Order: sequence, then C-alpha cells, then structure tokens
Amino acid sequence: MTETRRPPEVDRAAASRRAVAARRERAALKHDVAMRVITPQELLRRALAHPESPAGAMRITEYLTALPAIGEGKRDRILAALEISPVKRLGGLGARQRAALAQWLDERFPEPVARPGRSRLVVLAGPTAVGKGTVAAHIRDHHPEIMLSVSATTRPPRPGEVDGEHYYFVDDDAFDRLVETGALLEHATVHNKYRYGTPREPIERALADGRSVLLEIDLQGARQVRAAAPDAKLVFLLPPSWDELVHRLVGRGTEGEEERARRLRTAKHELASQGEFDYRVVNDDVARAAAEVATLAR
Ligand SMILES: Nc1nc2c(ncn2[C@@H]2O[C@H](COP(=O)(O)OP(=O)(O)O)[C@@H](O)[C@H]2O)c(=O)[nH]1
Ligand SMILES: Nc1ncnc2c1ncn2[C@@H]1O[C@H](COP(=O)(O)OP(=O)(O)O)[C@@H](O)[C@H]1O
Repeated sequence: MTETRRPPEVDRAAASRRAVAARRERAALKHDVAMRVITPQELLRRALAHPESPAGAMRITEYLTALPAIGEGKRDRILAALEISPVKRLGGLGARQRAALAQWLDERFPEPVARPGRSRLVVLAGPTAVGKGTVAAHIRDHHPEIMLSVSATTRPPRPGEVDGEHYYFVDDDAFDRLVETGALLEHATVHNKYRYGTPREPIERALADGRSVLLEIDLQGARQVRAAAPDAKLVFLLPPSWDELVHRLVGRGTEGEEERARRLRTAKHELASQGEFDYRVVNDDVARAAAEVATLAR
C-alpha cells in the first residue's frame, strides 16, 4: 500500500489557518461579553463544557480584561485573590478555581434571577433588529391564547399595515389626548422620532379575564411598565452574538447607514440595561424563542 504524504508546509499552512480562525472566534466571544450579549458566566460555562473550543482555550487574563470595567491592574489583583495563575486557560481551571471564579462573577456581575409567581403581563423588549417584531408575530400566529397588545403611534402606516391590527395610527393631537386622559399605560418617543404608547383598557380587561398579555415595546416603555405594574414580567430578547445583531439590522434593509450606526449605539446602552429584566431569552431560532416567551407568559 502506498501512502501519500502531504508535504509539511501544507500541514503548517492548515494549522496556521486554524490558529487564525480560533483567534478570530476568541476575539468575537470577548466582544460579545464586552457588549453584554453574553454574560461572563455563560462564556465560562461554554469554556468548561468544551475545553477544546475557542472559549476553553481562552487565557484567564484575556477573559478577565474582556469583562466590563476590568483593566490589567484589577485583573492581576483578582487573579491573586482567587489564587489562579495568569497562564491558566479557562478550559483548564481546576475545581476549586472554577468555584472561586464563579462565586466572584456572581457577586460582581449578578445574572437576572427568575421571579416566578408574577402577573401575566409580559413585556418583550430588546435592542434594535434583535427580532422583537418577528418573535411577537410568531406568538400572535401560534399562541392565540396570548393577547398581543396593539399600540397607538404617530408614525404613518407602512404599506400593508392595517389600522387597529398592527397599530392604531393617530396624529399628534389625538396622541396628546390619549396621554392627557390617562388612556396609556406607558408611552415614549422611540428612535427620536415618533411617539408610541400602550392602551391601558384592553390590557386590564384581558388580565381580568385571566388571559396573558404581551407588550412588544422599547426599553423606556418597559421601565414605565415596571413602575406602573411592578408584577409584570420583563423579558429581554438577546441576539446570539453582536455580529448577528449587526447582520440582522443590515439584512432587514430598512435603515440607511447613518441610522443603523445610531441604532447600534442605542443597542449598546440597551444591552447594558438587561439586568433590569426578569428573564433573558436568546433569539437564535424564532420558533424556539417564541415558545420560551409563551411559556413565560403562562
Ligand atoms: N414604549 C413603546 N414602544 C413601542 C410601542 N410600540 C412599539 N414600540 C417600539 O417602537 C419601536 C419601533 O417600532 P416600529 O415603528 O414598528 O418600527 P421597527 O421596529 O423599525 O419595525 C420598536 O422598538 C418597538 O418596540 C409602545 O406602545 N410603547
Ligand atoms: N431568529 C432569527 N434568525 C434569523 N433572522 C431573524 C431572527 N429573528 C428575526 N430575524 C430577522 O432579523 C431582522 C430584524 O427583525 P425584527 O423583528 O424586525 O427586529 P426588531 O423588531 O427587534 O427591530 C428581520 O429581517 C428578521 O427577519
């Protein structure tokens, strides 16, 4: 049997391509943590579950400096306190080191804790283009038991949008009257442009009938609902990664470059506020994410 052997330079080239790809993937993961698309705990869980993956191969030093507000000085003090050597990789941490790091992370970056037994009023918010509208539409089509609130807006209808179904399209004066008469549970100017608000009465009626209600609104609205109805469940929809969020925004093709850049800057701030929410749902697959939100609405 003749064995065909590849020249060593071919193997070297392949190895170097793999190294570059792994480095790129590690950089993307660090960016996701820095942008708060994934929590530090999530990255650690991935590293420990797959020590051979790019997450597992990440040095503890790289990991710590990717965390919000951790510079090199703080990093070294943390490593000393946790008794972890700076040359360690995440996938190679010992049991005691994992436990110490996990405890430190939970104190420093607490993950939202599910708060069961809350009302059936569910707020779905999240950064631009994460898929809030898509997930809400899927819930409307597949979970008729959940009432999807129809907002009032001063934005003009887009082709195909039906008054009373997608939105109640009103002018500025009519919107003012809704605000003055207290007809809105919350309202806000979104993307610096048009006003949007949630009619209070249909929600109160549905909740009184024992139905679940879903509001797909922006972060300012979510905060007002929290203040007005502290028992509401606040759900934050997350993209699988920052790159995927950008990809969806570009792919939707509804904004020009300048508006996209502005929305992404807002998205960064919105992602940083996810700790105010009770639940986080990753919109990796629309049907799966919608099912998760529908379950929370029960
Ligand atoms: N506060 C608040 N935000 C809303 C309401 N209805 C829709 N929004 C938000 O307004 C934003 C713009 O929605 P829309 O005009 O449908 O445009 P698109 O998101 O670019 O398709 C989205 O972030 C919605 O979540 C509402 O009643 N109150
Ligand atoms: N799970 C998903 N996977 C891939 N693409 C998605 C997913 N969810 C939504 N999208 C796409 O992302 C874009 C933004 O979704 P959209 O519902 O308009 O976002 P939002 O309402 O949060 O601004 C749309 O083009 C939509 O088709």
